[in-house]
This record gives sequence, C-alpha cells and structure tokens, in this order.
Amino acid sequence: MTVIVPEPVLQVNKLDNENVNEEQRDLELDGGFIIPGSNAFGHSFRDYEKESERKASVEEFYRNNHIYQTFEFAKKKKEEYGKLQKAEMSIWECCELLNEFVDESDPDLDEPQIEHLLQTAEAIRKDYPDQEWLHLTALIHDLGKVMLHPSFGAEPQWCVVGDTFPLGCAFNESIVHHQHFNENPDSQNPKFRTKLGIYAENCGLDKVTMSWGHDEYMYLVAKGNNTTLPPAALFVIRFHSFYALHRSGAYTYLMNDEDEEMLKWLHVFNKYDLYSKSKVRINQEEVKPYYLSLIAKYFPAKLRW
Ligand SMILES: O[C@H]1[C@H](O)[C@@H](O)[C@H](O)[C@@H](O)[C@H]1O
Ligand SMILES: [Fe+2]
Ligand SMILES: [Fe+2]
Repeated sequence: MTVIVPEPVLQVNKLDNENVNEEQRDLELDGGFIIPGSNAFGHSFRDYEKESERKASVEEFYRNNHIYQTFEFAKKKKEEYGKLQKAEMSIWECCELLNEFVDESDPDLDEPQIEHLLQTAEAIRKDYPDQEWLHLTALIHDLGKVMLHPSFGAEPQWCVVGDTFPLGCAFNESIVHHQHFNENPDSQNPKFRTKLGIYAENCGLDKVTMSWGHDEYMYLVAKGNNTTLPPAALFVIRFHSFYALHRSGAYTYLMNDEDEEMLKWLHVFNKYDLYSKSKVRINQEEVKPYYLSLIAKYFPAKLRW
C-alpha cells in the first residue's frame, strides 16, 4: 500500500505575518521551546571543554574520528553499506538492538540509545502533536548506530557516532576538537585544502560527501526501503549531526535553495534531539503501540539494512 504524504509546511499560526520581527517569528516557530539550563550532569549542553566524567573519553573519541575519517574512507563505507545487505529486520527490532549501546561521543548522555530515541520522540510529540511524521523521524533518527552491533561487524565508535562534517574541502574551525584534523591525511591534500575543495558553490548538500556515520546510513536505509516519509524527514535524518552547519552556520555556501528550506525543520528537530537528553526514562511498553502504528504507515514490515 502506498501512502501519499504531503510535504509538511512550517506554519506561523498565531502571529500575524506582516507585523512581527524576525526574533518573534523564530520564537513562534520554536513552539515557545524553553532551553533547559543544564544537562543530566549539571553542566551546559555540548560543552566539550568542561571538566566532567566524560570529557577525556569524548576527546579521545574525536581524536580518532578526525584522524580516520577521510574522503576515501567515507566513500568506501557508503558504497559498502549502501548495498543494504547487512541484515533484515523491522524498525522496532532495530530500536531494541540499540538497548546495549552508549554513545562515546556524547558529553550530555550516558543512557542506552533506545532511551534517547524515545525521549526525543516523546518531547517533539508533546510540542508538535499533529506532525506525526516528525515523531517517527525522531524515533528513527539515530538507528544507524546499529553499525556498532556485532552483526554489522561491530564498527568502532569513531565510524558511527559524533558530529559529521564535509570531506573533500577544508575542515571548518567551528567543528568540535578541530585541532585533531592536523593528523588527518586529507589536511595535506592540496585538492581538499581550500574552502570549496572539490565542490562548486551552492552545489547542494546532496552532492557533498560527509564523514561516514549513523546519519548517512539511516538516510540510505530509509530511502532504499521506499519510506513514505516526506523529504524534510530524510534531510533531518541525514544532516542532524552536521552541527557546524545547523549550529555554527559554517559551510552554507554548499547549500542550494532546497537545502535552505529543509534547514528550518532541522533547527526545530535539533532542539528536541539535544535538549531532551535526561535521566528521566520513558515507559517503553506504554508508548510502543503508538510508534508501531506510525512505523506501519511509513515503512514496510521488514527492511533491508
Ligand atoms: O554525540 C552526539 C551523538 O553521536 C549524536 O547522535 C549525533 O547526532 C551528534 O552529532 C553527536 O554530537
Ligand atoms: Fe545522532
Ligand atoms: Fe540523537
């Protein structure tokens, strides 16, 4: 059965379009979202310099990530995983596999990943009750982390999680622990060292090879299994770890007009992805029937991974 889903439109409902300034409009798009002051460890979110129990291991993670993620490496991985020949399972089965993994790149959360999926989805569902596609997007956005599982070859964390960045052009200084790119062989490659590198201005993010990780993998899985989720959902899944772009505004010269439109949704999504991280657990059995109904609407029963 094919379900036709209209492209979602960001609505500025309560404010009258003519007489509001940018800031008010942004606030309205946020649904009045209030950013929590601190994470579960009592620190501000995404503070990679703050002394904490996770600081040293997170930096070690990024050192490896920045050394080994090269243009050639990312292209090979995309080819390998893009075949979708690793496994066959449902979306929910994959959620359950993530029960055993903690993300080593994350200074804000040390809970199993299934908790993070449900926390993100439930938080966004509360503020956007009518956008069911966004609830499902939140539930599945990190499923690509299943590459850590032994049945996927137990990939090392540096090849699965963490912020992502474009390869084939210069590494921007806003990237977390930027200093470790000195040891990345691509830093010495004259073709890749310039602002644009191998890309044309405004070529569109679809043309850009990003560092390999769970974002691109889940994008390939969703697309390859003919999901009926709208393009905005695929964009959010594919670029949610690209913090240099959506948080720092770097690399905008690689975007085209369509990317600009989609980025609005990524800004909405990111608040829930980041600030819903907490020690408060969601009752899985209680919410499962709702998410199973969404999965059935937008995905086949079994997917190729
Ligand atoms: O540590 C986190 C985590 O790995 C997330 O899944 C990813 O999306 C973020 O970009 C990253 O900072
Ligand atoms: Fe993620
Ligand atoms: Fe996430």
